[in-house]
Amino acid sequence: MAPKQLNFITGNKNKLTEVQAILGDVVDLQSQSLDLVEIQGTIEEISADKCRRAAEAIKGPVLVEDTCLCFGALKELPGPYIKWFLEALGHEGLNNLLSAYPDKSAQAVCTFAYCEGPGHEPIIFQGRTDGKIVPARGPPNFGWDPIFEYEGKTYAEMEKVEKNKISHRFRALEKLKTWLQES
Ligand SMILES: O=c1nc[nH]c2c1ncn2[C@H]1C[C@H](O)[C@@H](COP(=O)(O)OP(=O)(O)OP(=O)(O)O)O1
Ligand SMILES: [Mg+2]
Repeated sequence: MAPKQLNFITGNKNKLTEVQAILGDVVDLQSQSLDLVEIQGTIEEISADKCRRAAEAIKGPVLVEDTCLCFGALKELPGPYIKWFLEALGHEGLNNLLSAYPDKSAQAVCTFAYCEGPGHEPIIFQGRTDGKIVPARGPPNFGWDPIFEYEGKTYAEMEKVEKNKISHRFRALEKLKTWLQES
């Protein structure tokens, strides 16, 4: 059964701001900040595992999200490890990773997992947006936004409302909303 309230567990304030903006008043959104252990594995395995850990920590229903940035030339890496690549290499270093390849394509992937509580199987909602990796443009407010270009603009150059209409996160939340409305 779909819940009336969602408790979004994240340590990332920018994610929370976007989720609040996109879900608006369709959902009663609560949030708690927890730094959850993230395993290695497929995108879906990582999100499902993160969700189980959050449900156990909170002892109740939770929503979590994991974001990946997949480079076409690098066979989808860094993928779920983008956080550590970004921290270590920065925007310029991420661009340099692709300097040996003509293919600069990248896909932003957002995977939400919802679980009713400890012992329950997580349900997955995923959204993807295709773009390319470019030298940084726009304010460096959120992660790799300045180097991910979609239709001529980097995420960082877009107004928030604009990003929230085409982003990987928006597309995943559309699926979550449909599920909430249908069940
Ligand atoms: O729309 C986005 N635009 C630009 N950068 C983004 C976006 N969404 C996540 N990011 C960054 C944050 C982190 O460096 C990595 C994902 O890692 P990820 O584990 O999902 O995020 P996190 O650890 O910051 O928060 P959480 O506590 O929800 O796991 O990509
Ligand atoms: Mg994380």
